[in-house]
Amino acid sequence: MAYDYAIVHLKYTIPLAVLLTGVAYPILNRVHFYQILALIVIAFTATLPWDSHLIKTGVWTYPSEVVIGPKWLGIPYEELFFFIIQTYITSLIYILFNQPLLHAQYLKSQRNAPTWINLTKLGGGLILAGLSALGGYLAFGIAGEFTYLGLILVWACPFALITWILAGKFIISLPWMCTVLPVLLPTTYLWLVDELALGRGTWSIESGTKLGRCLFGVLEIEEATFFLVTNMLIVFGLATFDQYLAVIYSFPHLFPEVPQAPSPLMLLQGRFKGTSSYDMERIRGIKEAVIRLKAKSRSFYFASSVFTGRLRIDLVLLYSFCRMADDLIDDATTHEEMMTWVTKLYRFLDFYYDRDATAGETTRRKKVNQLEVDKFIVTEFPPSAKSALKLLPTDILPGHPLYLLIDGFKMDAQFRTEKNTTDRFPIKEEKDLIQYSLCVAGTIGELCVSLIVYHFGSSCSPVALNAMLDASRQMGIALQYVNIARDIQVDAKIGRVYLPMSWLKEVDLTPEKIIQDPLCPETFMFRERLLDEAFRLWTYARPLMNGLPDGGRGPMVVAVENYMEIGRILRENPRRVRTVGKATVPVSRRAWVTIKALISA
Ligand SMILES: CC(C)=CCC/C(C)=C/CC/C(C)=C/CC/C(C)=C/[C@@H]1[C@@H](COP(=O)(O)OP(=O)(O)O)[C@]1(C)CC/C=C(\C)CC/C=C(\C)CCC=C(C)C
Repeated sequence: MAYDYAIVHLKYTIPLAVLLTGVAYPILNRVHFYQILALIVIAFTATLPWDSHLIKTGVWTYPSEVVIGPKWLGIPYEELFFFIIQTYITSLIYILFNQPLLHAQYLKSQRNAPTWINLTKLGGGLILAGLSALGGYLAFGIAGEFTYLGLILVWACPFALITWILAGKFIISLPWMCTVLPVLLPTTYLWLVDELALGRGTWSIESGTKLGRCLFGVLEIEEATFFLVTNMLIVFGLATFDQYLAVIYSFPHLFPEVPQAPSPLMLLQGRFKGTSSYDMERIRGIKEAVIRLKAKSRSFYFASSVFTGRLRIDLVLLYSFCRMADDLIDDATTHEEMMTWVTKLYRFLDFYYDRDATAGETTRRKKVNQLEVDKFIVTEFPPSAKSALKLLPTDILPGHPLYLLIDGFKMDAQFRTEKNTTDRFPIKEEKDLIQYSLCVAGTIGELCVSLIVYHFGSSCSPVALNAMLDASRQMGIALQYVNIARDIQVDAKIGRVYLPMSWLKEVDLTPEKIIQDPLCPETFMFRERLLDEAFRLWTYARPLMNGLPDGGRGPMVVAVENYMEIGRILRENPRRVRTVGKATVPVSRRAWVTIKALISA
């Protein structure tokens, strides 16, 4: 009895697993847990008989002076533990690299896959089939020194082929960072560990069954191949899960209700939905929404990566709609053009909601003629707006905040009215600033909470919900104040002054003077004032976020905290002015804010 193999675990595998657990902990959720568990069970069950056969036939031995002693089917406990810890380590690396991706974008139907993907899948399939056959021939035909290499190939390649058939196109479509690196990183690490372990004789391959060649040092070709193919199997397995999860999350017409953690039965259903039933227009729209989010907001793009499931998709689609609508107004050159978009946006909402403007109530229409809506979108909006309008989840979102949002954009349009008219600056008093911020941002808070509660909060009481909705509006206002504080100079350049005229009057200023000299000392004083108010609102609303349902709470805190961090940075650098193209919050600081937010929530 000895501890050499156990020491390999204590020195190399367990510390890495602990480190990765610490790093991944803030983003791990129930679905990840089931995914890893399922992979471990599959990997363990698949490796057990194979490894036992290797030991029984004398291909592989563990000198008794390096293991503690207890065995199962001839396999030392240390080796059994290795199956588990390798799967765990590689799974965590895969999850860390894949969390920033919205997998829905990479779904392919039989018809829409580009030729190169079809060809790569076919080529990969043929290679794996060929390697399986070659493995059989080497192990049982030629045998001798080819035995071990053959046994590795004939065992691993058929499993790899199955996952390739199931998810090959999806795997090929994913960025290489998310597939190749999670294979290569743990493989290289295990090669180095093996080099050290073999050098010390922890396990050995019998001389008559191996090629006797080393990749480097004393690392046998067979061992190197073993780690490479097993890590490939783990990554392919996880990607197959992710593909079916993406099907479940992406298509409400196939899966109207999705629990926080889809059951194995649902995953199977995801497998058996033919790709011809995929709504590829929706996938293209989701892709466009992600591109828009990535291009326009670093804070929300970063935050979106910690959301999961269908909530993540709905939030990205909501962002896309808001951004597209805001851009239509901002990019218009005249007041008339701005008002045309405002009117069209109201008309778009009227297809889905019935607004009683006098009573301030909005109800969802029972019947929507989707053909009519589609025709309206195509004829009245530019092609770039189409998917954002079509995919807005109006069946879940309340109508009132959406109309209020457009009311806010209407206030923005006022900045473009004729010069010298009294209406040109709509923010006259502080109450106008509050109303404007409520419209363009308080509404976003309300819409976000509505989505979270719809997806994860069936048990939320009406009283708790009302308190959260009120807090969400206040939090939205806080974020808008940070936005205005950051952009005083940028906004002035386009003729917009959101600082209340009553504030300006206190120091003998006018909006025109701010536009002429946006860097005057007073603007920095007003910035402080806006930020003080933003943090006062934040102090009230932030504790109420703790009442948000699991699954939505942590990620939403990340979104809010990442935005408020802009305010903290401005407070630390009172004279800092936004430079176009430069992030206000550095990536490392965002990462730290994210970790703190996830742990605190
Ligand atoms: C994670 C994710 C994808 C979230 C999406 C959130 C979302 C739908 C944002 C919409 C943003 C948008 C384009 C709105 C149009 C009006 C506007 C410009 C509002 C300003 C946002 C800043 O956007 P911008 O793209 O300009 O940002 P950059 O600085 O350029 O990066 C606003 C400042 C409003 C943002 C307000 C919110 C996200 C609401 C916050 C409140 C909550 C999340 C609710 C918290 C819950 C409780 C219970 C308190």
